[in-house]
Amino acid sequence: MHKYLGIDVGTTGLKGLVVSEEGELLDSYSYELDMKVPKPAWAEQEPEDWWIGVYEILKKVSRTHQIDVIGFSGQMHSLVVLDENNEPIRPAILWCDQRTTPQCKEATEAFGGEEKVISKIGNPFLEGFTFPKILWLKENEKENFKKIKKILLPKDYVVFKLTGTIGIDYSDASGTACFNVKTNYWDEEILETFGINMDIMPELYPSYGIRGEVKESLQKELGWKNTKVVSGGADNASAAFGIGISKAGESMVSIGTSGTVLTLTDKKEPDLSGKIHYFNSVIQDKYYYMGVMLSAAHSLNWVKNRFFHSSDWTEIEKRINQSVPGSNGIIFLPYLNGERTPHRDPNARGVFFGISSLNTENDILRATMEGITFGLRDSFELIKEKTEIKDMRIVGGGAKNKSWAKIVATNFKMPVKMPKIDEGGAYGAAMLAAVGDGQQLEDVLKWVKFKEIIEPNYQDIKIYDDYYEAYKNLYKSLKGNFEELAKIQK
Ligand SMILES: Nc1ncnc2c1ncn2[C@@H]1O[C@H](COP(=O)(O)OP(=O)(O)O)[C@@H](O)[C@H]1O
Ligand SMILES: O=C(CO)[C@@H](O)[C@H](O)COP(=O)(O)O
Repeated sequence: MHKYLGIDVGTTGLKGLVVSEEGELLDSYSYELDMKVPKPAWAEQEPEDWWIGVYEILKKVSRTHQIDVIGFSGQMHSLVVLDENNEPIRPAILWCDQRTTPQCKEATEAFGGEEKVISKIGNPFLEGFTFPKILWLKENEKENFKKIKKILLPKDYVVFKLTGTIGIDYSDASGTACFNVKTNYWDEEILETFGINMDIMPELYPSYGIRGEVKESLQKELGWKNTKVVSGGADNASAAFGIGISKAGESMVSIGTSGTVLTLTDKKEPDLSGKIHYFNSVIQDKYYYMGVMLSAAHSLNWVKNRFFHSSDWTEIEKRINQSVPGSNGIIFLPYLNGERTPHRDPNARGVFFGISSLNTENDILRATMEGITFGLRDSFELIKEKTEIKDMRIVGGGAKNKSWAKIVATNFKMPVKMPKIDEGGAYGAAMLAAVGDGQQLEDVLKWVKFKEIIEPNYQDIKIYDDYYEAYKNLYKSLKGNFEELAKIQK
């Protein structure tokens, strides 16, 4: 029996899954990672730490399993810079790092405005994306910039350490903000306009294309034979593939630390308003629209840890059911660390609005979940304007709470399906490995099964519609106040 290893190179940790050639989950491994915050709003990690963690996982896996193909999924957008000896020049600058606001502004202006940028690269220049980080290095770390021979994304660095080959797959390339969505190649004009040498961009590969064998010395050490590696994909694209999303209209809502809503599409048509992202999927000629909330389950954790630290998740679910839809008048804005979709506002902050002396702590808790759901609904509504949403699959830690999944289904006014295996990008990465091993894409997609379908609560639709309108209006009213607060805090 062939076995596959799917590894997700996440921000808070690594996850490794050993999967049989029929898709059965055989074993699971994890490794925690630290994130450095050298200055407020900065976020960095040492590429070597990802490699140390992956190496640890490989050693543990090898005690029980011979692996035939390894696949990767990885945090998107984070920049790794290599020198002429293929050594990292400095720590990686991560997707959640916000230092590049001036570079994004300058680049958008120099390039003739946001619409032109979006029509080429599918997205605006956003703080989190890779290209503005290269520009930041050019302006702020001139010596480091001069040393750059290649740039990579996190999972690609690990693939390099494993195989010695340098490259990137299309799904991660499309998140760099210098990849042209029309030509499916690096955008020469953008690179040239900003004086970035095309040679530093890695070669492009399909996500399930074999990139090479694990280095001989390492295979020997692990006791493996003929272990191959595929390029892998961006974490969101891999996670979607891992729950069987392969046709236009199939969609995912993920309630993890951050929150995402994405829908697969055949359209070569980015969102020119720049509110939702447009990236290549791990499947050739398929793309996806995606909205990203920065603090989804993170907001709930904040409330739980500060005010309900003695409650476990079962009690949290009980408590929200002791309140009512609409949380007896409380609205929560889940913008603890600013927001990406739909506002693109780093100054936005969390708000509990409408508290009266009749409210209980359970109303606060329910309002938190409802506010996060409204944030996801913002992305859902924007995607619906671009394309048809045919089905919805729900994943992430928050989806373990069925009452919350019901609130999501009611707000989206459609059933949400719970996959049997909900392991994020790592399972999708193992599926990519299986395709790289020669299995048919359609057969691998059949691995995905669902354990439950949650229907909307039709009687609550009207009340959620009303509160959702109030939620949207609240941000509009407070936008100026958030700016004022940010100025005072500076
Ligand atoms: N039963 C639950 N009910 C609500 N939220 C939960 C529950 N279990 C976990 N969570 C939330 O999900 C989060 C983890 O989400 P997950 O998708 O596993 O990870 P991450 O996005 O951090 O990689 C936890 O931090 C917690 O806030
Ligand atoms: O920036 C994005 C997508 O645009 C994030 O979704 C990162 O890709 C998240 O990485 P993890 O939190 O899963 O490590």
